[in-house]
Amino acid sequence: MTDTSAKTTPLLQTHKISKQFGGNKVFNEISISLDKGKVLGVIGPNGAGKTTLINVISGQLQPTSGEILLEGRNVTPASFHARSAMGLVRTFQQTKAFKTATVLENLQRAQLFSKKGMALDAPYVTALLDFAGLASRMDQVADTLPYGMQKMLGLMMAFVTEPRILLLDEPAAGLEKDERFFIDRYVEAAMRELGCGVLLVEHDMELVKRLCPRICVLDGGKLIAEGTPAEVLSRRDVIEAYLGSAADEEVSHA
Ligand SMILES: Nc1ncnc2c1ncn2[C@@H]1O[C@H](COP(=O)(O)OP(=O)(O)OP(=O)(O)O)[C@@H](O)[C@H]1O
Repeated sequence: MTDTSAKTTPLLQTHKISKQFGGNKVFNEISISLDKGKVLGVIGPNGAGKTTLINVISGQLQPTSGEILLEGRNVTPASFHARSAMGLVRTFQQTKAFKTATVLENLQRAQLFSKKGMALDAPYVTALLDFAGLASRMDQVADTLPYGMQKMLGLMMAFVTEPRILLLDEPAAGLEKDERFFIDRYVEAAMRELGCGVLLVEHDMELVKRLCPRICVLDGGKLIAEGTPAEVLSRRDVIEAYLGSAADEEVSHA
């Protein structure tokens, strides 16, 4: 009989992960699952624990309890760098580019973390920079780029590592409305060209609805809802979770 388990094992799973700082329980027993070629949205009011969840999944923080599984393998003991080398790669709300290095040098340095560790070839670099609208900025020092371009550079630095799982922490934050469509193209390219699964933490509900067939809602340290955007964003408890937060407007109009 053919073994079909490999086809059904999710790319990424968290199994009842909790995180607590001293007496402050940020989240409790969160179990989520992400498949290859899919985007899972994670939303929730400010302070709900979304960034901490990414920190724990990426290995920057250890969970207080629970497990993180990559294609069924328990990677909880693995360091941030070990998980990056396995293709579990995150981006940051505030870009972490090497500030005094040029755009090209940043891409080259990011590539050092890739599974292959091979030099980027010139046509590939050109294609990547064209894609991100950074072609004319190749030799510009990262710190002198406009904010939106710095964020795009951060996203491209993750892309060149050829991740299997991308953890995107508020990629649209601080971008102008028209710049935000770059995130759509970026996520689609990551799925199409790299076969990634994408976990998207985001407050921009229009972007979430465009990209995510499924979303989870974190509130008060718990996963309070999971389903399609239409199912989840119409729920009273989700709307109430946002009341009084900056994102209230966005959800109530979703
Ligand atoms: N290193 C830390 N030590 C203590 N508490 C922390 C630490 N990191 C995060 N927290 C707390 O965890 C809670 C969740 O913060 P987190 O940044 O994960 O929320 P968030 O949902 O990403 O918020 P936002 O949408 O505003 O970015 C906050 O109360 C925060 O103060």
